[in-house]
Amino acid sequence: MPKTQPNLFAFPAVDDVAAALRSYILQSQAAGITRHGSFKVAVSGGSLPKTLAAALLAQPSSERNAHGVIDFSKWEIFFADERAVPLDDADSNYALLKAELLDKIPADQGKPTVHTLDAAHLDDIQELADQYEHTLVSSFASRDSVRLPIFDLLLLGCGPDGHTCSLFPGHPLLRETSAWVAPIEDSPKPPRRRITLTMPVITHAVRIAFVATGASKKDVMKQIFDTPDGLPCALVNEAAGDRCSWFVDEAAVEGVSFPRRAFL
Ligand SMILES: O=C1O[C@H](COP(=O)(O)O)[C@@H](O)[C@H](O)[C@H]1O
Repeated sequence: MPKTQPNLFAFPAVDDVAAALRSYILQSQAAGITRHGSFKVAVSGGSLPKTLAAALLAQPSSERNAHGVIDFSKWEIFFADERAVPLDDADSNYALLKAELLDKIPADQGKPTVHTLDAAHLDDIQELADQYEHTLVSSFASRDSVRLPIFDLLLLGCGPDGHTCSLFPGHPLLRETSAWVAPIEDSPKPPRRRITLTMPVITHAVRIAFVATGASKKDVMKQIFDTPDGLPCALVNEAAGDRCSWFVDEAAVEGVSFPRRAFL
């Protein structure tokens, strides 16, 4: 079977990116709830939570989409990566998501279940990763019965160096094949101590949505799409093919030759 290509959806402005992302999330939510009664999603930190909040909080409660409305009561939110810091630290991806989105969810949209890291293990990064892996095991079934957890949707960012989650270019963690969640103690981007979903978990998700906006991303986008050379985001594209969709603004893909798809 020929390999499929990722979907590159480009929009004039960030507001348009958010509107399309909302529609894509609604489709993914409906598919997850049909499959197993809940919506299991993992989210990144960085610039993503802001765009995600614009996508999800803009929904008027009266809106009806072909795929229903956002129902956070069915959501299980995990972190695609997290920094080994207290949950109220300025560097915490959870703290960021809480400030941008979780604290602003209107009561009539339901309350998500949010799986944070276990802050009791901040001193032991391996234990922190193992505990988070146990959290996945409890939600997705035991490691004996499933080889890998299958997220309904991953909402990922792309760093200007092509990293995603806390998987950095050229880092040995890119070759991890056994753990679901791995520790990293030498992240090139501070803070150095983090935990991250591993590549096999990422590439087994039902759907993967990258969100990249702004001109600061255009050089790396050219590399990822036009001259793929092993950057972490390009590896996800290669392994996931058309299960992988990119929601970007025009500024982020200026000069990129890879063909855009129309978002329907
Ligand atoms: O350190 C991180 O960076 C990436 C990319 O962030 P962005 O601000 O360039 O969008 C993010 O996806 C990841 O979750 C975070 O820990």
